Amino acid sequence: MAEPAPILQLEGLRKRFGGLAVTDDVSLTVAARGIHAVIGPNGAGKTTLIHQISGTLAPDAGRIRFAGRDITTLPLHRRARLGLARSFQITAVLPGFSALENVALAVQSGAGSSFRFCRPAAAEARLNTAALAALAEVGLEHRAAVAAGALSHGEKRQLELAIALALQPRLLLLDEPLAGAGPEETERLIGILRRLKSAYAILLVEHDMQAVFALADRISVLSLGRVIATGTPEAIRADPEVRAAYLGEEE
Ligand SMILES: Nc1ncnc2c1ncn2[C@@H]1O[C@H](COP(=O)(O)OP(=O)(O)OP(=O)(O)O)[C@@H](O)[C@H]1O
Repeated sequence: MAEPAPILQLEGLRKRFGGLAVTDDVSLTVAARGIHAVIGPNGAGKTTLIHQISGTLAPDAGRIRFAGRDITTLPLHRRARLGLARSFQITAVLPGFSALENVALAVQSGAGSSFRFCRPAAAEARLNTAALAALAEVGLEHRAAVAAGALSHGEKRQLELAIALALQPRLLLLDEPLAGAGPEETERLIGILRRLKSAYAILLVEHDMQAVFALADRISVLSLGRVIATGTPEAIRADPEVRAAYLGEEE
């Protein structure tokens, strides 16, 4: 069977801040399913790269193709509408609203005007059904009625994922989804990401190397703004340049 077309292709992306090349000729191909992790030492340029993909930062040079079209100059909201979702953007969940209401608001914003012709009660039922489905995808449906502010840290991260999923993304950009999670929460979040990766394409920036190597189908290593290696976890673990630039630090 032929491989499905990649969902994201970066070609020669460059971004300088003053004299510093923070993204230096980055080319990457992200498959339509599974987790592609981007790792690298602090300051390697990972977050700057995510900002360029999501549309918060304009690259100085290079192209970004998403779902078969060139989105290099497209503003953030148009990229989101095409199915590019990032979860770290939505850390500001509304604490006084229930988990369900938070996700329903995201469903509504993503649906644009598609609810306009429904009667209010029917529209609300449809919103809630879609929101509950997104909560179920991250194992949080039993907490639907709980105020977002009363959720644990790990549950809030699950809620952020549900909000991103409510937009029916074709690619999820996750910037450190495990940050601040305790060991049990980390295990739970890893289980959720493992389930999600069979249905979605996920670009993951994460410092927890155990999680990255347990989850990723492919890993790209950034060092000083350049991709020094891309491959399977096994290939990356064995790569001498990667070990020297990064993994060696931990040994
Ligand atoms: N707006 C900016 N202006 C100037 N320099 C910046 C700006 N944003 C980032 N940098 C610099 O670019 C480099 C890369 O930063 P970036 O946050 O992308 O790295 P990172 O790999 O995500 O790091 P970390 O793992 O610590 O989050 C750093 O040296 C940083 O100081």
